[in-house]
Amino acid sequence: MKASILRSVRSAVSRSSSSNRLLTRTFATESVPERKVAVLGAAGGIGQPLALLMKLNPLVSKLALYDIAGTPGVAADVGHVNTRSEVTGYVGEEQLGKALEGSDVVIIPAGVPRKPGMTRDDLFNINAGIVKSLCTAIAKYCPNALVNMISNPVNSTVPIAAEVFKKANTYDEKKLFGVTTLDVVRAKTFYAGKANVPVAEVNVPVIGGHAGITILPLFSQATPKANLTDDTIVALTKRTQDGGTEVVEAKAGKGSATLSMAYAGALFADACLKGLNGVPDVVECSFVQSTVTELPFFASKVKLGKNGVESVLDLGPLSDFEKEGLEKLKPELKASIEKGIQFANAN
Ligand SMILES: NC(=O)C1=CN([C@@H]2O[C@H](COP(=O)(O)OP(=O)(O)OC[C@H]3O[C@@H](n4cnc5c(N)ncnc54)[C@H](O)[C@@H]3O)[C@@H](O)[C@H]2O)C=CC1
Ligand SMILES: O=C([O-])CC(=O)C(=O)O
Repeated sequence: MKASILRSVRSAVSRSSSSNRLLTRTFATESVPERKVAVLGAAGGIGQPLALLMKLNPLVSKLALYDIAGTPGVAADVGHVNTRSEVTGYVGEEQLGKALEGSDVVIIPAGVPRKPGMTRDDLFNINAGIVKSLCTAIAKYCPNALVNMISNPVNSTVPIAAEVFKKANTYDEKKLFGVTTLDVVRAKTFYAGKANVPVAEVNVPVIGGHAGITILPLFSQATPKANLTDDTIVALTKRTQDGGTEVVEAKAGKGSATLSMAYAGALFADACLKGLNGVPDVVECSFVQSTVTELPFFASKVKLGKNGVESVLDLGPLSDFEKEGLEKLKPELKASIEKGIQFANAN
């Protein structure tokens, strides 16, 4: 979003307490499009802070908060924040259609989180069904929305969503995203610490998938450049791959990453909204339908545009260590993708 538009949005937001009509008029004349964002699982550990962060985003005009319980309270709370979007809570399956109708972006953090000792794949049995039913409703009520899938195991839930949309004849590969932004956020934080560079300037692509060794940070492409030893790169890679587990263990049975995930989810949704609004050169890593490897879905840098994915970027040059990591991750990622596809077609 251009700085001038952002400034006028901010000033419009600050005037909004006195008149909502003024706000609407200001946006109409400044041509910041109306955008509806729905969060499914909005009363959860990720859902609540994500709802707040989306309420702070001036690109959002309507915020729909859906969950099986608890959303009236979350919506009443977040709705008092004096920013642009109108917030509505929806609770229970009979209100899901209304929550989804007219959505431009649907963010899905619905489902159970890990406890210590579990892998993300251990969540499959519960979360696969949740994602399937939510995506069936998306196909019915907002088939053109961009879908940001957070629910784990992302390596399987994204293929499940694709199959559900294919069956409903609404599948558009440009509009389905597995949210892997937290891997990038972690890689940036850990790299900045070791390289001793300002974290705000750091960029690190993370490719592959979103579980264990399928998460492959490309520190050879990290900027600003730093002269790190091979041992440091190996340790940084492992810490990024195990970042989720580090949080699960520290929370000791009280769930997995929620706050950093809400931040990452809000960053990715903001990038999607910017792309929809025609902001040029919006690039984020995401797990999408892909031909950059032989696998049907793969996370890599993606350029976002008015229709979602504008292009999936090449991986760029890989170090020998990264090439090895890429070959190692493929069998696991392939199996997780196939598990999702099989589930969607068998149930
Ligand atoms: N992609 C990523 O990088 C990350 C993904 N996750 C995943 O996000 C998911 C959610 O995590 P948390 O928010 O910590 O869990 P949580 O248990 O705190 O919240 C989940 C919410 O989903 C709701 N829910 C359950 N079934 C639903 C349905 N059918 N429709 C709508 N809502 C439903 C629950 O009521 C609950 O409010 C987990 O699967 C977790 O593994 C977590 C962190 C990072
Ligand atoms: O580790 C988990 O279960 C949650 C997650 O995906 C992450 O934090 O990256």
